[in-house]
Amino acid sequence: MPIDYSQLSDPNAEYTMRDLSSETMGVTADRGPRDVEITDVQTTMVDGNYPWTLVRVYTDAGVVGTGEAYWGAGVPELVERLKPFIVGENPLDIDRLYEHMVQKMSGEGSIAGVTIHAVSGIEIALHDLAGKLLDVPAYQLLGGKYRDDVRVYCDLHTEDEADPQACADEAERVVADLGYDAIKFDLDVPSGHEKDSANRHLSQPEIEHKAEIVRATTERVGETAEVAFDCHWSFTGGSAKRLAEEIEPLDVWWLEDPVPPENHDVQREVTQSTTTPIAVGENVYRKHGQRRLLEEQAVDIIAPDVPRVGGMRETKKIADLADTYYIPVAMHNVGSPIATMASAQVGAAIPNALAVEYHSYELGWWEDLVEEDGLIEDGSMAIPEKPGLGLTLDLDAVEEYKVEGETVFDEA
Ligand SMILES: O=C(O)C(=O)C[C@H](O)[C@H](O)CO
Repeated sequence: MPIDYSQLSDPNAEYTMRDLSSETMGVTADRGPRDVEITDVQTTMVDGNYPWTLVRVYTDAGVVGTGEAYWGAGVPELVERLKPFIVGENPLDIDRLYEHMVQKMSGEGSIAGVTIHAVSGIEIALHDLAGKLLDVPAYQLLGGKYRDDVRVYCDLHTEDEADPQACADEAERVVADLGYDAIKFDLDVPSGHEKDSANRHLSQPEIEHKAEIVRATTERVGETAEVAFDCHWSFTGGSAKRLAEEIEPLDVWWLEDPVPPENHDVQREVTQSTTTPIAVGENVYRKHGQRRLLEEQAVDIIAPDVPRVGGMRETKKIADLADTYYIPVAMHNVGSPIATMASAQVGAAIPNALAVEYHSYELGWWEDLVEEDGLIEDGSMAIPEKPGLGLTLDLDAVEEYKVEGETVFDEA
C-alpha cells in the first residue's frame, strides 16, 4: 500500500514559523472565475533514457497541469510529501507556492537535491496549469517573448566515445542529417593513458587525447556547427586549466563542468585562466546556489537544469541575475518533451538564452509521449501559442513506456 505521507509526523513542516499558506498569509480575496483550488498531485515515471518523472496537478476546475521533475530516487515520494502543502491552494499563486514548498521542506533538506527536483516538477506543472486557466502560453507568465524559436543543441554519443574519428563521423552525420547547428560530446572519456581513476589529475597524454577529440570534431563540423564538451566534474583545477588552454586555438562552444561544482574558488580560477568558455550549473540548486557562480564571474555560461534547479520562475530569476553580468544561459536538459518544452518556454522569455539541450536523439520515441509532432526542427523549437506548455501528454504512450509497476495518472 502506498504510504500516506500526510499522516506522518513532521515537526518542522507542522510548526515552521514562516508559513506561506493562503490561510496564514490571509490570501483570501474573491478572485471570481480565478478562484480555483488544487485537489490532487500525482506522478508517473516513464522509462526514457533517464527515468522521467512526470507530475500532474489537478484542480476543482477540471483543468490539469503537467510538469516534470528531474530524475532521482525518491522524487515521487517527495512529490507526495509536498501534496498536503498545496492541496486547497490557488494554483495561480506560483511564486508563493514555490516558497511555501521550499520552506515546508527546509527540515528535510530543501536547499538542494531531490527535494528541489520534486518542487521543480510541481512548479512546472503549475505553469502549465496557470497558462491553461488564464488561456495564455507559459512564456507569457514569465514576462513575454524575446523570440519565437529557441535554439536546441543535441548531446551526442558514439559506440566508442574515446575515438576522435568516431566522434567526428557522428558529428557530421547529426549536423547533416538531423539539421542541428549545435552539438555536445562528453570529454570525460578514457584515453588509455589513465593510471588512477580517483585523483582527478590529467597527464599530458590524456590532455592530448582530449584535445584530439576536440580537434577532430571541430575541424569536421566547425564551419556549420558549434561544438561543446562536457567533463562531468572530473578534474583538478590545474588539469582543467591545462586542458582549457590546450584547446584555446580550437573553436569550442564551451567546456562544461571541468571541476566539481562546490568549490567556487577553484571554479573561478579555472574560468578566469582561459579564453575557452566555461559552462557550469546543472549540479547547482536554486538561485541561491547559482548566485556565487554569477557574482564572482566564475562561469562564462550558466547552465541550470529547469526541472532540477527549482523550475521555470527560478530559472528566470537566475537568468535575470546572470544578465546583470552579461552571462548567457544554456539550459541543461535530459528530460522528456515536457521538461524540454518547459526549458524552451523559459528560453523564449529571457534575453540571454543561448540554447536548450536535447539528450534523447537515439531513443526513437521521445516525441511519441505527446500528441504534438515536429517539436524540434532544424535544431530549434518553435514555442507554441497554445495555453500552458502547449503540449498534450499521450496517455497511451505513457502507459506503453512507463516504468514497470507504475500507475498512469488519472485522466483530468
Ligand atoms: O548532458 C549533460 O550535460 C549531462 O551532464 C548528462 C548527464 O549524464 C546527466 O545530467 C547527469 O548524470
